[in-house]
Amino acid sequence: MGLSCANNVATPLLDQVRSPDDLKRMDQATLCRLATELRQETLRVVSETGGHLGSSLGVIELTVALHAVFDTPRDIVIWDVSHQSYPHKILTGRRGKMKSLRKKNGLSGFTRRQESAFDPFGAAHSSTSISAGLGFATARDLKGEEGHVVCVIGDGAMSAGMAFEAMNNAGQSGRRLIVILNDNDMSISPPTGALSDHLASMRNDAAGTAGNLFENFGLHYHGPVDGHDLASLVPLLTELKALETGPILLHLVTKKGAGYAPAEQAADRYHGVNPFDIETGIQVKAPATAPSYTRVFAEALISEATRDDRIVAITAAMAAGTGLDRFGGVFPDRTFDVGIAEQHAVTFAAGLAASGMKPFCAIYSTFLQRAYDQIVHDVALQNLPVRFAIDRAGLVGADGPTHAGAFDVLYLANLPGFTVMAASDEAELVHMVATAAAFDQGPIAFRYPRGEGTGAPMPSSGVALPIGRGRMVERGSQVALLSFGARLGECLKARRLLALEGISVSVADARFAKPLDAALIADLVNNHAMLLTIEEGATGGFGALVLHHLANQGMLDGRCMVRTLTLPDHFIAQAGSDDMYEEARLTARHIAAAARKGLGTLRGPDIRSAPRRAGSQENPARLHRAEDR
Ligand SMILES: Cc1ncc(C[n+]2csc(CCOP(=O)(O)OP(=O)(O)O)c2C)c(N)n1
Ligand SMILES: CC(=O)[C@@H](O)[C@H](O)COP(=O)(O)O
Ligand SMILES: [Mg+2]
Repeated sequence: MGLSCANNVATPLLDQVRSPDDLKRMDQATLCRLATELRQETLRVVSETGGHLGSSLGVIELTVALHAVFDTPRDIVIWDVSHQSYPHKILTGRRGKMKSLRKKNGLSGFTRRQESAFDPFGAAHSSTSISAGLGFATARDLKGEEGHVVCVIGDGAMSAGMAFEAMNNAGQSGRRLIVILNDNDMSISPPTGALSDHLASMRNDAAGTAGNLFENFGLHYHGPVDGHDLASLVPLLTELKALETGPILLHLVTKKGAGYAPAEQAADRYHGVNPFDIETGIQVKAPATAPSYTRVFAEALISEATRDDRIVAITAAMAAGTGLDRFGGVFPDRTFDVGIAEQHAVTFAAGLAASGMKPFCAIYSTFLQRAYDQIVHDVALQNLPVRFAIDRAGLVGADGPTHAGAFDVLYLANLPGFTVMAASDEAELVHMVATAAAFDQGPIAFRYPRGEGTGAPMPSSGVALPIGRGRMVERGSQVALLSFGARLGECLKARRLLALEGISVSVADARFAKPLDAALIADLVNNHAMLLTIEEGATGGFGALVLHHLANQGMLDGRCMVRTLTLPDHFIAQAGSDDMYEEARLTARHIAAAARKGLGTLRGPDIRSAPRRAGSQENPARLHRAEDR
């Protein structure tokens, strides 16, 4: 398999492409030159912006061929995950904006319906393309319309249950639908599982004697075909487009990172990169000032697993992202990469727990959403001690709203029997790993953010925390800040800001959203004029639980004003994570402003000089209703 267009002399053909229609006027040699330029342009852009490079480089020829053959946007092309859609963006009128890729107010790193008519379906979580494509095809047929629907799905994404559910449906539907399997024999890490083995046997089986899963699903199989051979790809797609048969599966074999040696040679094929030097491939990265939460988690888990051989770890195709590659290096037999299969990962963990093992399911908050019924039905209902290590809690930056970890506290803490923790720094995370390892009475989760820790002094080993107990971090007398998770540092900064104005602030670290620390909360409401909860999660989470608790205890009686600071009720667009937290109004400045505003709404004598006593009865009429933030 070689790049058929690699040796052409580059000329500024791309400058002439205003829309994919321009490709339809190009002959084969010109399309080849265009592909070469597109690869260079993709490389140039991502070397400056960073992003998902390897997957985009692997579909350069396919992107050119699709836009040359199909009549987009009237024909529908859906990119699965869509982390490989950069060349598609360049050819569909967004070339001039590519330098804003993944930045604030810039182009998304994924397809987005709001961004372009050429993005008929948004994605970022994997394995949705065939389902969505079948929806488009069905609507087309019901409306009596013409047109083609093409779904491009990777071999990694193909491993998910959802892709199989969709093929099961599509195969029987008989509808015209073209599924292009972009098989580069890579997920983020090397792919795992029997499907991957099956694809390998199909790739290596020139005689076509290997069984064919796709045919058995009712899809007409074509392939395997070299996905970089543009000269063959264009006529082949033209031929498939003309077929009146039902669903088709075209099996392309490609190389992740194709045409850029540093990417082709790297273990991760430059799946996701920082800005880099094109000559050397060396990525620019600011030196770390503290270990990442992910690494701290992995090392803490290794330490626990060294002492307890019942501990096992599960990842759904995110071994490097969750740190389980590190764990797997030490405990290969106790590490399970189940592929992009979050639902299965959770129920698999439930089975392990039911057999007396101690499974740690390490899944990003956003991807755990996929497995909600499994969490409810297979874990919570049976009260099984599955440990959920929830990475990427809160806002994550350049990947934007599709990857924000906003909802896990809501959807876990409402489940009977669940224990839910959040780490305020990396040292706390070590203790939470120890807590989860020690806790065998039911499901338990701990969440922690993307990126570096705070530089907190690290314990030599984790100590199990008392369940449902928070901690007072700084004692004050007027305003209480009750933080759940990694905004604790911002709360402490807010305390310093308010101190400059003579406002005395307590700061507490809740540690647990469930069970709540009733004694700590009582202390805070009884001894302060105002209580503010702060969390890196959506409304309905920790703050709502505190309000619920106070209401049920008869403590929401106006003696202490209570306000909740959460993510706002809208999806926050991509930006640097600091900027996203600015927009969410969850920085020290915003926390201080909320405290100030709350205090300002309290009537009567200067409350700053009147710290409240435990159990004191003050007139609720002292309080105005504060308007929403
Ligand atoms: C539900 C879900 N789980 C995990 C991920 C993280 N993820 C993004 S891309 C990817 C690998 C995809 O592999 P493949 O489909 O083969 O595409 P390639 O990168 O090889 O082009 C994974 C695991 C995701 N986006 N969605
Ligand atoms: C496309 C995708 O879902 C992953 O590649 C994701 O972007 C990884 O995110 P992290 O960089 O936070 O691991
Ligand atoms: Mg792949």
